[in-house]
This record gives sequence, structure tokens and C-alpha cells, in this order.
Amino acid sequence: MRRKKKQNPVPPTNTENETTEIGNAESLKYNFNVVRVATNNFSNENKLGQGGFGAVYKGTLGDGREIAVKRLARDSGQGEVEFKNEVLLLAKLKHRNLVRLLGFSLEGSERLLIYEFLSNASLDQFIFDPTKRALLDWKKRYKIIKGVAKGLLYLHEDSRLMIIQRDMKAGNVLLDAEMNPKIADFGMARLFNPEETQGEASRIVGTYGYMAPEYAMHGQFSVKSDVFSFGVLVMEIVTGQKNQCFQNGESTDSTEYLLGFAWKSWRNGTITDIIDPTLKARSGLMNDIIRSIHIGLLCVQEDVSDRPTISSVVLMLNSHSLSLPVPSEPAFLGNNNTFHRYVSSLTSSNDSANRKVAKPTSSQCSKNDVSISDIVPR
Ligand SMILES: Nc1ncnc2c1ncn2[C@@H]1O[C@H](COP(=O)(O)OP(=O)(O)OP(=O)(O)O)[C@@H](O)[C@H]1O
Repeated sequence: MRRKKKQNPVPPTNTENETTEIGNAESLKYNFNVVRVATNNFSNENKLGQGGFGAVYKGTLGDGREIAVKRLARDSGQGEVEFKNEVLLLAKLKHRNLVRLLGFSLEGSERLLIYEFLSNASLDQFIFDPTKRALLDWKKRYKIIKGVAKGLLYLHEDSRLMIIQRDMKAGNVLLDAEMNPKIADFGMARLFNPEETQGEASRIVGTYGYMAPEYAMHGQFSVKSDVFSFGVLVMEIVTGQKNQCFQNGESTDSTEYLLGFAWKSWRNGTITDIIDPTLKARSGLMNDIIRSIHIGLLCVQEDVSDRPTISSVVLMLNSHSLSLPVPSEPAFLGNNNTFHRYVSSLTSSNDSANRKVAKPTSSQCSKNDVSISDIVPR
């Protein structure tokens, strides 16, 4: 039960503020044993998957409510009070396109994060699956694109804090029973890298194929690096292909990645070639689909200042009468193999173990890496 706020005739001192915050954090605390029972003792049958921060389990509480429990694998190095306060901050972020953080649980060195459970799992399990992909017609995919854009808009501009997601990808878009999209894994930087300075990552943690060049190569993250990743996501939703695994069918050595192929097709007037064939049947929607590719291409432009803000993206998606600028070349294109130099630099650098960015081989796509988000006070 939530505690009532104390009525204070005089403004509270800092200490009183902190006490109230900690008191509120306590209201988000789940009894560890309750969670253990809910997840059937963290059984394999209840395991939904393994992410970079630990395993995720499905749980059912005594009253029948379903939850997803992230069992943090690593010690974040944070004290208990700090951890609770961060959870409290994140739990205050509420938007229909964000996965709701319900609370936490602590027991010795065990730290659990409790989330709302989303029955349709993650978007990657649909769009990259040859059979399940057909379940997502254009109407559903467009709803997902618009929903993710709105969720990011809330994180970037409308919430009390400015939050940079830093690992926007199909695996971090979860779907509810009605296929409404919800962004997952935002705010993890606050829990794991609290010492990090604004805009400069102390550890580059993201997912190969989605990271903007300035973030991947120089650790610079911003709302525009999230916009870049969003652009990659849009391309993947429209084509049903992974950026990092895409081959244009000509050669296994091809350095042509989805973004490059999309941009060249755009320039050559053959853009319909890249659209997922299961979407092409209803050609009446072609204008919408092409407009989405256009917006995606604007998001992945190499020059950070050319990329739109997410609020412009939301406008573009909602207003079809709005004319769109011509996109310039996307990042990682060109004949000097920037893309490969960037991947090599990540895998050969001294702290590559911390970067968790894997170079894929032709037979194996990169593993999903740790998701990390960053929060900057407004
Ligand atoms: N709230 C949730 N409801 C339902 N399923 C979830 C929920 N959160 C996570 N999952 C599922 O649990 C699995 C692991 O999720 P998690 O976010 O930890 O890892 P990931 O996205 O695979 O990797 P990363 O750590 O790089 O983000 C995924 O398959 C995801 O679909």
C-alpha cells in the first residue's frame, strides 16, 4: 500500500525530502519470497530469455497478475539507497508506449526489477521470423512505428527527465496482447553507470547494426543517436530484414548493408524492391510504406545535425501533407569501408570486453548486447 505524503506546513529540508523519497521507494518493494514463488523459484520453464543484464522470468502473483522479473546478474556497485532511488525515478515514467517498471526486490546481493508482463514478447521475434512476419500487416507495422516514435518522444522531450535510450532495437520493443508497442530497457545506465558524464559514454554498450557512428566510434550519445537507431528499426520493420545480417543476394562478401542498399534503391527509383514481399500484396498502401522508408532514411543520415528530432519524426508520421526533405547519404556507406573499420576498432580495442559489440560472421548475426539507457536531468 502506498504511504500517504506527510502534510508539511513548512517546506521540507533536504533530509526530509530524502526520507520521503526512500519511503516512496519502499512502496515499490516486492517481497523476495513472493517473487520467488511467482516465478516458480526462477525455473527454466519460467525463463523468458537472457539479456545482457541478466535473465528475465515470467511470474504470476498470488492475485493472478502476471509480471516479468529481471534478475540482475551483475553488481551495479550501487548502494541500496541509490538503487532504490533510481528505481523510484524510473517507475515514475509512465507512458502507453513504455514498458512499465512496477518495482524491485532485494535480498542479499540479489537485485530484481519487476515489470509489467507483455504477452507477445518482442518485435524481433515477429519481423525476423519468416512465418510470424506475415501476422504483421502494414497497419500493425505502422502502428508499431508510430507507437515507438511516441514512446521515444516521451523519453526525449516530455518526461520529467531527459532519457536517451541508447539501445533502441527490435528486441527492445515489446508487444502487448493488442500488438501495441512498448519500449523496454530504458534507464539502465542510471543503475549501472551513474558516474558517466553527460553525452560521453564511459562504456559503449549497444547493439551492433543499430548504433549511430558517432556513438559507436567516439562514445558520443545524444537524442540524435537514438533517432539513428529508430531509423534502422523502421527500415527493418518495412523490409523484414536485419540491418546487420542483410545481404543483397549478390555475394556473401558484400559490404552492402540494409541502410546502404535502401539508400541506393531510393536514389535509383527502385525502392519497392526492398519492401517485405508480404506487404506488397496490398499495393494501395504503397505510398505510406514508401513515406516510412523516406522518414527512416532521414533518421540514419550520417550528419547528426541533418537527422530530425523525434518530435519532427512524429509530425512527419502523422501528417501526410508535410513534405519531407531529400535524405543525404546514410552513415556507414561509401567506398572506404567505414563500417568495417568501425567494427574492427570495436573488436580490437583494449576494452572491447566492455563494449559488448560482436562482429558477426556470415553465418552468425551479432548477439543481442546489453541495453543501456541514460538519463540527464532537465
Ligand atoms: N516485460 C516483459 N514482458 C514479456 N517478455 C519480456 C519482458 N521483458 C523482457 N522480456 C523477454 O525476455 C527476454 C530477455 O529480455 P532482455 O531485455 O533482458 O534481453 P534482450 O532484449 O534479449 O537483450 P538486451 O539485454 O540486449 O536488451 C526477451 O526475449 C524479451 O522478449
